Amino acid sequence: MIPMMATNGVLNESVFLRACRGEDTTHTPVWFMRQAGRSLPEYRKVREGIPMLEACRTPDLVCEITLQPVRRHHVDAAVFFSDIVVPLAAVGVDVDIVPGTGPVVAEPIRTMDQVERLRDLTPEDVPYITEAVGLLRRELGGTPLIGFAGAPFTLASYLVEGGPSRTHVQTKALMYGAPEVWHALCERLAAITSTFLSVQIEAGASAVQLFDSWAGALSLADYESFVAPHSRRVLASVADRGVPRIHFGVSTGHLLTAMADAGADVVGVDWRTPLDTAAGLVGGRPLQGNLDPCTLMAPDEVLEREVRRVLAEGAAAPGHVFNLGHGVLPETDPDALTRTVEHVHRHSAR
Ligand SMILES: Cc1c2[nH]c(c1CCC(=O)O)Cc1[nH]c(c(CCC(=O)O)c1C)Cc1[nH]c(c(CCC(=O)O)c1C)Cc1[nH]c(c(C)c1CCC(=O)O)C2
Repeated sequence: MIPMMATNGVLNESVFLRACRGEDTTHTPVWFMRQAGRSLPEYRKVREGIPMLEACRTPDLVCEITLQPVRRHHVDAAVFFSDIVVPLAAVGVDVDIVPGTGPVVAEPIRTMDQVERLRDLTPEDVPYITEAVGLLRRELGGTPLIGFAGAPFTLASYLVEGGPSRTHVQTKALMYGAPEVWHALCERLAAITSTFLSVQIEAGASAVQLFDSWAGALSLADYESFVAPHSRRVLASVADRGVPRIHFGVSTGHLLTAMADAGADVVGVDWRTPLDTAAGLVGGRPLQGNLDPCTLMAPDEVLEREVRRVLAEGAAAPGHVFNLGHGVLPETDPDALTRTVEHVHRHSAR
């Protein structure tokens, strides 16, 4: 009992959680979206011959892969190794993650009949998540674990399109052409997502990130009417759990105020919007971001200069969690990530 409480105290005072609450920190915390994954040779080695979704259902493997970037780069937070489609597969959607492509859904969902067959997620559907988070909580000590889920729009885009899409044309066609089907689908997805986040928090996640990666494809008006109510439901469902809620999307410069208003504690920003501009749009909330992932391919002096620029712009917010503007690209040299952590820690030391 006492060691557990001591650990919780240490965790609660971690630089990552302090920054998420907008409190002073000794340095700016840093982690990377997709820090666990293909940029690491030790990841490719343990994943060899194991399909992605099977890996996500194997707690020992999830634990090892989640820990790899923490050991190697000394990041200030771990992000749970899983995928946004894991809860969909858990409720029986025929979905696979195809290497080099992404999630592929066998039967795209476009009718009310299909929506009504999408059942709710219960914690009993994902015992491997509870087990993996529990293992990680013991291994991570004072390092916070970030749980996550896909937001209703981003999940719906895979379900409606049947796979990744550049234009989201089928998704928008459903939204405009059959709004009652669209809203019914998003309501079910919001319920699934809320349960998926709750399971991770219950098992010991210290923060959660809601990924609405593709929301930037929408106008502000469409985001407000077709998407925000559903994301708001998800974020509200975990509001009283005492963990910061990070809300992130790509190309969302025009949506940052709406995404903050949907119920975020911290707003994730991609590299297109400078953090000092973003700070003025999110109602005094802490920010996360936003180094262009391609900067990791640049010479070290350019990388260091860009890190300093992002830190300077991030100082405009009451709290700053350093991250990339989107996930680590698979071709990234892992040493560039380690150097980025060093640059962030050195240049933000107070
Ligand atoms: C849109 C989205 C997906 N998955 C996710 C999102 C939202 C974040 C974002 O915007 O990138 C979320 C995700 N997926 C994965 C994580 C793990 C945690 C992390 O390190 O950030 C997270 C947070 C592992 C993964 N998810 C996936 C991999 C690659 C699987 C492999 O190793 O083959 C990993 C490590 C597969 C995946 N899954 C998805 C895509 C587009 C892909 C890439 C397909 C490919 O290019 O091969 C859907």
